Amino acid sequence: MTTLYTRELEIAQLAVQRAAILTKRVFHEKAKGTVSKDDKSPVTIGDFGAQALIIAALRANFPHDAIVAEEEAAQLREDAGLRELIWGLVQETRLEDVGAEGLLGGGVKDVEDMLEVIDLGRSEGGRRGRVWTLDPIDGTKGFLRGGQYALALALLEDGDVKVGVLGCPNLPVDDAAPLAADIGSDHQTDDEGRGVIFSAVVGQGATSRPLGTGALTEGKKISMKTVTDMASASFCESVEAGHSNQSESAQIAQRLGITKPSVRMDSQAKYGSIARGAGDIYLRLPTSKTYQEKIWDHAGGDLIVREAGGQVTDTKGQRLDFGVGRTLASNSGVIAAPAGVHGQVLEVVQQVLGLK
Ligand SMILES: Nc1ncnc2c1ncn2[C@@H]1O[C@H](COP(=O)(O)OS(=O)(=O)O)[C@@H](OP(=O)(O)O)[C@H]1O
Ligand SMILES: [Mg+2]
Ligand SMILES: [Mg+2]
Ligand SMILES: [Mg+2]
Repeated sequence: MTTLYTRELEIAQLAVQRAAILTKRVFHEKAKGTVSKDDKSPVTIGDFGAQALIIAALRANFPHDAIVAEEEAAQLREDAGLRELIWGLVQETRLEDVGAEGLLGGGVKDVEDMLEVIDLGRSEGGRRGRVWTLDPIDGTKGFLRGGQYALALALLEDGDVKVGVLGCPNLPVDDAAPLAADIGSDHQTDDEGRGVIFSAVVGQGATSRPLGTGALTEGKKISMKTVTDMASASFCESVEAGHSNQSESAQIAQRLGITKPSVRMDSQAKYGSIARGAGDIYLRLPTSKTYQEKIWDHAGGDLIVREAGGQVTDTKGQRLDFGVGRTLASNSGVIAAPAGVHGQVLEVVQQVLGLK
Protein backbone atom coordinates (compact mmCIF):
# COMPACT_ATOMS: atom_id res chain seq x y z
CA MET A 1 0.00 0.00 0.00
CA THR A 2 1.27 3.44 -0.88
CA THR A 3 1.69 6.11 1.77
CA LEU A 4 -1.16 8.58 1.80
CA TYR A 5 0.80 11.44 3.37
CA THR A 6 -2.27 12.36 5.42
CA ARG A 7 -0.28 13.36 8.49
CA GLU A 8 2.42 15.16 6.51
CA LEU A 9 -0.27 17.21 4.75
CA GLU A 10 -2.07 18.10 7.97
CA ILE A 11 1.08 19.11 9.83
CA ALA A 12 2.41 21.07 6.84
CA GLN A 13 -0.82 23.03 6.48
CA LEU A 14 -1.14 23.76 10.20
CA ALA A 15 2.51 24.79 10.41
CA VAL A 16 2.11 27.16 7.47
CA GLN A 17 -1.10 28.53 8.94
CA ARG A 18 0.56 29.21 12.30
CA ALA A 19 3.59 30.88 10.70
CA ALA A 20 1.27 33.10 8.63
CA ILE A 21 -0.17 34.47 11.88
CA LEU A 22 3.35 35.71 12.61
CA THR A 23 4.05 37.14 9.15
CA LYS A 24 0.72 38.98 9.06
CA ARG A 25 1.33 40.43 12.50
CA VAL A 26 4.81 41.54 11.45
CA PHE A 27 3.38 43.19 8.35
CA HIS A 28 0.68 45.05 10.23
CA GLU A 29 2.87 46.15 13.11
CA LYS A 30 6.14 46.78 11.35
CA ALA A 31 6.18 46.54 7.60
CA LYS A 32 3.84 49.17 6.24
CA GLY A 33 5.82 51.74 4.40
CA THR A 34 9.08 49.80 4.44
CA VAL A 35 10.58 49.07 1.08
CA SER A 36 13.86 47.28 1.48
CA LYS A 37 15.28 44.14 3.00
CA ASP A 38 18.01 45.53 5.21
CA ASP A 39 19.32 43.72 8.24
CA LYS A 40 16.52 44.60 10.63
CA SER A 41 13.74 44.93 8.11
CA PRO A 42 10.32 43.43 8.81
CA VAL A 43 10.81 40.86 6.12
CA THR A 44 13.93 39.65 7.92
CA ILE A 45 11.93 39.30 11.13
CA GLY A 46 9.14 37.53 9.26
CA ASP A 47 11.56 35.23 7.41
CA PHE A 48 13.32 34.01 10.54
CA GLY A 49 10.21 33.84 12.68
CA ALA A 50 8.22 31.85 10.15
CA GLN A 51 11.16 29.54 9.43
CA ALA A 52 11.60 28.84 13.16
CA LEU A 53 7.91 28.05 13.70
CA ILE A 54 7.59 25.78 10.67
CA ILE A 55 10.79 23.85 11.28
CA ALA A 56 9.87 23.42 14.98
CA ALA A 57 6.71 21.62 13.84
CA LEU A 58 8.66 19.46 11.38
CA ARG A 59 11.26 18.60 14.02
CA ALA A 60 8.60 17.52 16.51
CA ASN A 61 6.63 15.42 14.03
CA PHE A 62 9.20 14.09 11.57
CA PRO A 63 12.51 14.17 13.44
CA HIS A 64 14.36 12.05 10.88
CA ASP A 65 13.55 14.12 7.80
CA ALA A 66 16.08 16.47 6.20
CA ILE A 67 15.18 20.12 5.59
CA VAL A 68 16.32 22.55 2.90
CA ALA A 69 15.23 26.05 3.88
CA GLU A 70 16.12 29.47 2.51
CA GLU A 71 17.34 31.24 5.65
CA GLU A 72 20.17 30.52 8.07
CA ALA A 73 20.75 31.83 11.58
CA ALA A 74 24.27 33.30 11.16
CA GLN A 75 22.95 36.88 11.09
CA LEU A 76 20.94 36.29 14.27
CA ARG A 77 23.96 34.94 16.12
CA GLU A 78 25.58 38.34 15.57
CA ASP A 79 22.62 40.48 16.52
CA ALA A 80 21.16 40.05 20.02
CA GLY A 81 18.49 42.71 19.56
CA LEU A 82 17.08 41.13 16.42
CA ARG A 83 17.31 37.68 17.94
CA GLU A 84 15.29 38.70 21.03
CA LEU A 85 12.69 40.47 18.94
CA ILE A 86 12.12 37.36 16.84
CA TRP A 87 12.17 35.10 19.89
CA GLY A 88 9.40 37.18 21.46
CA LEU A 89 7.22 36.76 18.38
CA VAL A 90 7.95 33.04 18.05
CA GLN A 91 6.97 32.39 21.67
CA GLU A 92 3.72 34.30 21.35
CA THR A 93 2.50 32.81 18.10
CA ARG A 94 -0.04 30.02 18.60
CA LEU A 95 -2.91 28.59 16.63
CA GLU A 96 -6.17 29.59 18.29
CA ASP A 97 -7.36 26.00 18.37
CA VAL A 98 -5.67 24.17 21.24
CA GLY A 99 -6.05 20.77 19.57
CA ALA A 100 -4.46 22.01 16.35
CA GLU A 101 -1.62 23.71 18.25
CA GLY A 102 -1.12 20.46 20.19
CA LEU A 103 -0.76 18.51 16.94
CA LEU A 104 2.19 20.71 15.97
CA GLY A 105 3.86 19.62 19.22
CA GLY A 106 7.34 20.29 20.47
CA GLY A 107 7.88 23.98 20.46
CA VAL A 108 11.07 25.96 20.79
CA LYS A 109 12.77 25.87 24.22
CA ASP A 110 14.78 29.07 24.26
CA VAL A 111 16.64 31.52 22.03
CA GLU A 112 19.54 29.17 21.43
CA ASP A 113 17.15 26.39 20.49
CA MET A 114 15.46 28.78 18.06
CA LEU A 115 18.77 29.37 16.28
CA GLU A 116 19.36 25.63 16.11
CA VAL A 117 15.89 25.07 14.72
CA ILE A 118 16.46 27.69 12.01
CA ASP A 119 19.73 26.00 11.07
CA LEU A 120 18.10 22.59 10.72
CA GLY A 121 17.22 23.90 7.26
CA ARG A 122 20.79 23.64 6.00
CA SER A 123 20.56 20.20 4.39
CA GLU A 124 22.03 19.86 0.93
CA GLY A 125 18.93 18.01 -0.31
CA GLY A 126 19.45 15.42 -3.02
CA ARG A 127 17.97 12.33 -4.60
CA ARG A 128 17.67 10.10 -1.50
CA GLY A 129 15.10 9.98 1.26
CA ARG A 130 12.66 12.47 2.70
CA VAL A 131 13.53 16.16 2.34
CA TRP A 132 11.28 19.08 3.24
CA THR A 133 11.92 22.32 1.43
CA LEU A 134 10.82 25.64 2.92
CA ASP A 135 10.62 29.26 1.84
CA PRO A 136 9.26 31.05 4.91
CA ILE A 137 8.45 34.19 2.93
CA ASP A 138 8.53 33.77 -0.81
CA GLY A 139 8.11 37.08 -2.59
CA THR A 140 9.85 39.35 -0.11
CA LYS A 141 9.11 42.41 -2.21
CA GLY A 142 5.45 41.51 -2.38
CA PHE A 143 5.35 41.07 1.38
CA LEU A 144 6.78 44.54 1.93
CA ARG A 145 4.35 46.28 -0.38
CA GLY A 146 1.29 44.45 0.93
CA GLY A 147 1.05 42.45 -2.28
CA GLN A 148 1.46 38.75 -2.89
CA TYR A 149 3.77 36.51 -0.92
CA ALA A 150 3.65 32.87 0.08
CA LEU A 151 4.79 30.60 2.88
CA ALA A 152 5.96 27.66 0.84
CA LEU A 153 6.55 24.14 2.14
CA ALA A 154 6.93 20.87 0.27
CA LEU A 155 8.00 17.30 0.99
CA LEU A 156 10.29 15.54 -1.47
CA GLU A 157 10.87 11.82 -1.39
CA ASP A 158 13.77 10.53 -3.44
CA GLY A 159 13.73 13.81 -5.35
CA ASP A 160 9.99 13.79 -6.20
CA VAL A 161 7.50 16.24 -4.71
CA LYS A 162 4.93 14.28 -2.69
CA VAL A 163 3.23 17.06 -0.70
CA GLY A 164 3.03 20.77 -1.50
CA VAL A 165 1.55 23.57 0.61
CA LEU A 166 1.40 27.28 -0.22
CA GLY A 167 -0.04 29.74 2.29
CA CYS A 168 -0.96 32.96 0.48
CA PRO A 169 -2.16 35.54 3.03
CA ASN A 170 -3.03 38.21 0.47
CA LEU A 171 -4.77 36.24 -2.27
CA PRO A 172 -8.58 36.24 -2.31
CA VAL A 173 -10.17 33.23 -0.60
CA ASP A 174 -12.57 32.95 -3.51
CA ASP A 175 -11.16 30.66 -6.20
CA ALA A 176 -13.27 32.47 -8.80
CA ALA A 177 -11.99 35.96 -7.95
CA PRO A 178 -10.30 37.67 -10.89
CA LEU A 179 -6.54 37.65 -11.08
CA ALA A 180 -5.10 41.01 -10.05
CA ALA A 181 -1.60 42.32 -10.54
CA ASP A 182 0.42 43.07 -7.44
CA ILE A 183 1.59 46.47 -8.49
CA GLY A 184 -0.89 49.24 -8.13
CA SER A 185 -3.28 47.23 -6.00
CA ASP A 186 -3.75 48.40 -2.45
CA HIS A 187 -4.13 45.45 -0.16
CA GLN A 188 -2.60 47.15 2.77
CA THR A 189 -5.71 47.98 4.71
CA ASP A 190 -7.99 45.15 3.71
CA ASP A 191 -7.55 41.63 5.04
CA GLU A 192 -11.17 40.75 4.55
CA GLY A 193 -11.81 37.93 2.11
CA ARG A 194 -8.09 37.28 1.78
CA GLY A 195 -5.85 34.40 2.76
CA VAL A 196 -5.83 30.98 1.16
CA ILE A 197 -3.86 27.75 1.52
CA PHE A 198 -3.27 25.70 -1.60
CA SER A 199 -2.19 22.14 -1.10
CA ALA A 200 -1.63 18.95 -3.03
CA VAL A 201 -0.61 15.37 -2.41
CA VAL A 202 0.77 13.36 -5.28
CA GLY A 203 -2.00 11.39 -6.99
CA GLN A 204 -4.71 12.99 -4.84
CA GLY A 205 -5.42 16.28 -6.61
CA ALA A 206 -5.07 19.86 -5.42
CA THR A 207 -7.16 21.79 -2.93
CA SER A 208 -7.73 25.31 -1.66
CA ARG A 209 -9.06 26.33 1.75
CA PRO A 210 -9.23 29.56 3.71
CA LEU A 211 -6.07 30.40 5.61
CA GLY A 212 -7.47 30.53 9.11
CA THR A 213 -5.93 30.95 12.53
CA GLY A 214 -7.21 27.79 14.22
CA ALA A 215 -8.04 24.28 13.04
CA LEU A 216 -8.10 23.62 9.30
CA THR A 217 -11.37 24.38 7.59
CA GLU A 218 -12.66 22.17 4.82
CA GLY A 219 -10.86 22.24 1.48
CA LYS A 220 -12.25 22.44 -2.05
CA LYS A 221 -10.81 20.69 -5.09
CA ILE A 222 -9.25 23.08 -7.55
CA SER A 223 -8.43 22.59 -11.20
CA MET A 224 -6.87 24.54 -14.00
CA LYS A 225 -9.05 26.09 -16.66
CA THR A 226 -9.15 24.38 -20.03
CA VAL A 227 -7.83 26.88 -22.54
CA THR A 228 -9.84 26.66 -25.75
CA ASP A 229 -8.96 30.07 -27.12
CA MET A 230 -5.51 31.57 -26.61
CA ALA A 231 -6.86 35.07 -27.32
CA SER A 232 -8.61 35.05 -23.97
CA ALA A 233 -5.87 33.29 -22.01
CA SER A 234 -3.97 35.13 -19.31
CA PHE A 235 -0.41 34.65 -18.20
CA CYS A 236 1.43 35.50 -15.00
CA GLU A 237 5.04 36.41 -14.54
CA SER A 238 7.33 37.91 -11.91
CA VAL A 239 7.13 41.52 -10.86
CA GLU A 240 10.90 41.89 -10.94
CA ALA A 241 12.28 42.18 -14.47
CA GLY A 242 15.52 40.69 -13.14
CA HIS A 243 13.76 37.43 -12.26
CA SER A 244 12.24 36.65 -15.65
CA ASN A 245 12.90 37.99 -19.13
CA GLN A 246 9.82 40.08 -19.80
CA SER A 247 10.57 41.20 -23.33
CA GLU A 248 10.81 37.58 -24.42
CA SER A 249 7.62 36.68 -22.57
CA ALA A 250 5.82 39.52 -24.37
CA GLN A 251 6.96 38.13 -27.72
CA ILE A 252 5.86 34.65 -26.72
CA ALA A 253 2.43 35.92 -25.68
CA GLN A 254 2.04 37.76 -28.94
CA ARG A 255 2.99 34.71 -31.03
CA LEU A 256 0.55 32.59 -29.06
CA GLY A 257 -2.19 35.10 -29.81
CA ILE A 258 -2.65 36.10 -26.17
CA THR A 259 -4.20 39.54 -26.20
CA LYS A 260 -4.31 40.45 -22.49
CA PRO A 261 -1.31 42.03 -20.81
CA SER A 262 0.55 39.80 -18.38
CA VAL A 263 -0.41 39.76 -14.71
CA ARG A 264 2.72 40.50 -12.71
CA MET A 265 2.69 38.98 -9.28
CA ASP A 266 5.32 38.09 -6.69
CA SER A 267 5.91 34.63 -5.28
CA GLN A 268 4.44 31.17 -5.81
CA ALA A 269 1.00 32.81 -5.59
CA LYS A 270 1.42 32.60 -9.39
CA TYR A 271 1.34 28.79 -9.29
CA GLY A 272 -1.66 28.77 -6.94
CA SER A 273 -3.51 31.27 -9.10
CA ILE A 274 -3.20 29.26 -12.30
CA ALA A 275 -3.92 26.00 -10.44
CA ARG A 276 -7.34 27.32 -9.45
CA GLY A 277 -8.06 28.67 -12.92
CA ALA A 278 -7.79 32.37 -12.02
CA GLY A 279 -5.01 32.59 -14.60
CA ASP A 280 -3.81 30.16 -17.23
CA ILE A 281 -0.07 30.20 -17.82
CA TYR A 282 3.03 31.01 -15.71
CA LEU A 283 6.21 31.86 -17.58
CA ARG A 284 9.59 32.37 -15.91
CA LEU A 285 12.29 32.86 -18.51
CA PRO A 286 15.97 32.82 -17.57
CA THR A 287 17.59 36.24 -17.34
CA SER A 288 21.13 35.14 -16.73
CA LYS A 289 23.13 32.05 -17.43
CA THR A 290 24.45 32.03 -13.88
CA TYR A 291 21.35 32.27 -11.64
CA GLN A 292 20.10 28.89 -10.52
CA GLU A 293 16.52 28.72 -9.30
CA LYS A 294 16.11 27.45 -5.73
CA ILE A 295 14.06 24.35 -4.98
CA TRP A 296 12.01 26.14 -2.29
CA ASP A 297 10.82 28.68 -4.87
CA HIS A 298 9.12 25.99 -6.98
CA ALA A 299 8.52 22.62 -5.28
CA GLY A 300 5.09 23.31 -3.76
CA GLY A 301 3.82 25.17 -6.80
CA ASP A 302 5.04 22.50 -9.20
CA LEU A 303 3.01 19.76 -7.50
CA ILE A 304 -0.08 21.92 -6.96
CA VAL A 305 -0.22 22.85 -10.65
CA ARG A 306 0.39 19.29 -11.84
CA GLU A 307 -2.25 17.89 -9.48
CA ALA A 308 -4.71 20.52 -10.74
CA GLY A 309 -4.32 19.30 -14.33
CA GLY A 310 -1.31 21.25 -15.45
CA GLN A 311 2.13 20.50 -16.77
CA VAL A 312 5.29 22.13 -15.47
CA THR A 313 8.60 21.98 -17.33
CA ASP A 314 11.61 24.13 -17.94
CA THR A 315 12.28 25.82 -21.27
CA LYS A 316 13.91 22.63 -22.57
CA GLY A 317 10.67 20.73 -21.93
CA GLN A 318 12.11 18.81 -19.00
CA ARG A 319 10.33 18.30 -15.69
CA LEU A 320 11.79 20.31 -12.81
CA ASP A 321 14.35 18.14 -11.05
CA PHE A 322 14.26 18.70 -7.30
CA GLY A 323 16.75 15.93 -6.59
CA VAL A 324 20.01 17.64 -7.55
CA GLY A 325 20.52 19.70 -4.39
CA ARG A 326 19.39 23.08 -3.09
CA THR A 327 18.98 24.49 -6.58
CA LEU A 328 17.32 23.42 -9.82
CA ALA A 329 20.79 23.13 -11.32
CA SER A 330 19.71 20.99 -14.25
CA ASN A 331 16.77 23.18 -15.28
CA SER A 332 16.43 26.50 -16.99
CA GLY A 333 13.29 28.63 -16.53
CA VAL A 334 9.73 27.46 -15.85
CA ILE A 335 6.70 26.96 -18.09
CA ALA A 336 3.50 26.02 -16.24
CA ALA A 337 0.31 25.61 -18.26
CA PRO A 338 -2.80 23.43 -18.58
CA ALA A 339 -1.81 20.02 -19.97
CA GLY A 340 -3.82 20.61 -23.16
CA VAL A 341 -1.81 23.65 -24.26
CA HIS A 342 1.55 23.13 -22.58
CA GLY A 343 3.08 21.64 -25.75
CA GLN A 344 1.97 24.61 -27.83
CA VAL A 345 3.35 27.09 -25.29
CA LEU A 346 6.66 25.22 -25.06
CA GLU A 347 7.00 25.21 -28.84
CA VAL A 348 6.66 28.99 -29.02
CA VAL A 349 8.97 29.53 -26.03
CA GLN A 350 11.64 27.47 -27.77
CA GLN A 351 11.21 29.39 -31.03
CA VAL A 352 11.50 32.77 -29.33
CA LEU A 353 14.48 31.71 -27.19
CA GLY A 354 16.17 30.25 -30.27
CA LEU A 355 16.27 26.78 -28.71
CA LYS A 356 15.12 25.08 -31.91
N1 LIG B 1 18.22 36.88 -10.31
C1 LIG B 1 17.20 36.14 -10.00
N2 LIG B 1 16.58 35.44 -10.97
C2 LIG B 1 15.52 34.67 -10.69
N3 LIG B 1 14.98 34.55 -9.45
C3 LIG B 1 15.56 35.24 -8.45
C4 LIG B 1 16.67 36.05 -8.67
N4 LIG B 1 17.03 36.60 -7.50
C5 LIG B 1 16.17 36.14 -6.58
N5 LIG B 1 15.30 35.30 -7.15
C6 LIG B 1 14.24 34.54 -6.49
O1 LIG B 1 12.96 34.94 -6.90
C7 LIG B 1 12.07 34.77 -5.82
C8 LIG B 1 10.89 35.63 -6.01
O2 LIG B 1 10.37 35.24 -7.24
P1 LIG B 1 9.15 35.95 -7.82
O3 LIG B 1 8.65 35.25 -9.02
O4 LIG B 1 8.21 36.18 -6.71
O5 LIG B 1 9.80 37.29 -8.27
S1 LIG B 1 9.20 38.68 -8.15
O6 LIG B 1 9.49 39.14 -6.81
O7 LIG B 1 7.82 38.66 -8.49
O8 LIG B 1 9.95 39.40 -9.10
C9 LIG B 1 12.89 35.15 -4.64
O9 LIG B 1 12.37 34.48 -3.53
P2 LIG B 1 12.36 35.21 -2.10
O10 LIG B 1 13.79 35.53 -1.75
O11 LIG B 1 11.81 34.12 -1.23
O12 LIG B 1 11.47 36.39 -2.21
C10 LIG B 1 14.30 34.67 -4.99
O13 LIG B 1 14.57 33.40 -4.49
MG1 LIG C 1 11.42 32.58 -2.65
MG1 LIG D 1 12.04 33.79 0.81
MG1 LIG E 1 15.16 35.67 -0.24
